[in-house]
Amino acid sequence: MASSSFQPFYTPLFTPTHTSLIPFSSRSSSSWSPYTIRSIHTSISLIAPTKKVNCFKTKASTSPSMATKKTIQLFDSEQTLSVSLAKYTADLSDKFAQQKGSFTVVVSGGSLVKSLRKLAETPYIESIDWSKWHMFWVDERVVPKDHPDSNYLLAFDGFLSKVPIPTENIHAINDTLSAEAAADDYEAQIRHLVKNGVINVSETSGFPKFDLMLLGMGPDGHVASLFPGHALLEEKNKLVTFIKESPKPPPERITFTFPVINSSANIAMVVAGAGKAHPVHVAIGDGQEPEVLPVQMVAPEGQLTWFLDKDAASKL
Ligand SMILES: O=C(O)[C@H](O)[C@@H](O)[C@H](O)[C@H](O)COP(=O)(O)O
Repeated sequence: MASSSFQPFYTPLFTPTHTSLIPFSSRSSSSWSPYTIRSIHTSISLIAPTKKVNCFKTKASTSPSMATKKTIQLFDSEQTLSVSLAKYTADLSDKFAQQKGSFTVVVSGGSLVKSLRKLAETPYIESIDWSKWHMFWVDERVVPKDHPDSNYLLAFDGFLSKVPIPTENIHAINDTLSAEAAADDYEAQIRHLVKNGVINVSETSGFPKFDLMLLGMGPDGHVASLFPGHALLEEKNKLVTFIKESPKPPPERITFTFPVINSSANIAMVVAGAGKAHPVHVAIGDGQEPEVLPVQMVAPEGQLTWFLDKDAASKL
């Protein structure tokens, strides 16, 4: 791969004592061009036991695993990021559809949904077995489904209306209920699908184990509707909970909890734009914050893959 403008990002990311760097061009995929994806593929088998991670473990022991496999992919633009995200998602779809006959996908709101657009194009629109997909939301605003703030509406307009996922496999919140009741109802929906064998269960945590979570991150380091310093970060029993005073409007939301998020088989953290550079620096570089950011608590049992554009990675 020709050297690219990303070269300066490589070395500061991690020290060679706990990382191995694999040039992206060594990946065997005929559809991935080293020119469109000028990035590195960094794998670490264990998060470095830095002070930050120790602090996280003592402050919030909601992570079931210190053995998260972490991959960081850097892209020269959100456009090339979205191409790679589609291939990553399609590969997982094939794997889980074959292995377990279903593919359980959880999405956030925000700009993530736009980054899924390539899945609705050739070759994936034809090649993915959409009948196996089951869609969920990691968080939802407590508004009617046709409200402009609805994450369901966002996903419908940007993705679901363009792909043939069976309607009965789209698991949205009940928008006629209060925040409390909607959270309980969504938890019951999930438990039902665990019973039916659609959603796996983690042998480690006993919580539902979704096949893939596609998550965005806010400029303050929040994920789902789990905000910095909020008591919900400590929730250890519920699958789904609610917040009535979200610092990001609208105030009333329901959200998956960390035990569920961190029981996932795969999490993609999809982050683009300079406004996210600081929390990215804190989460995967050597940036500092007095408090542990929610994004630093994302540590799934399985694989964590960061998809970053160059602006989001600009402080690494
Ligand atoms: O409903 C929400 O508000 C989201 O699920 C939230 O967690 C979102 O993913 C981040 O705030 C990132 O949003 P942006 O990518 O738009 O900044």
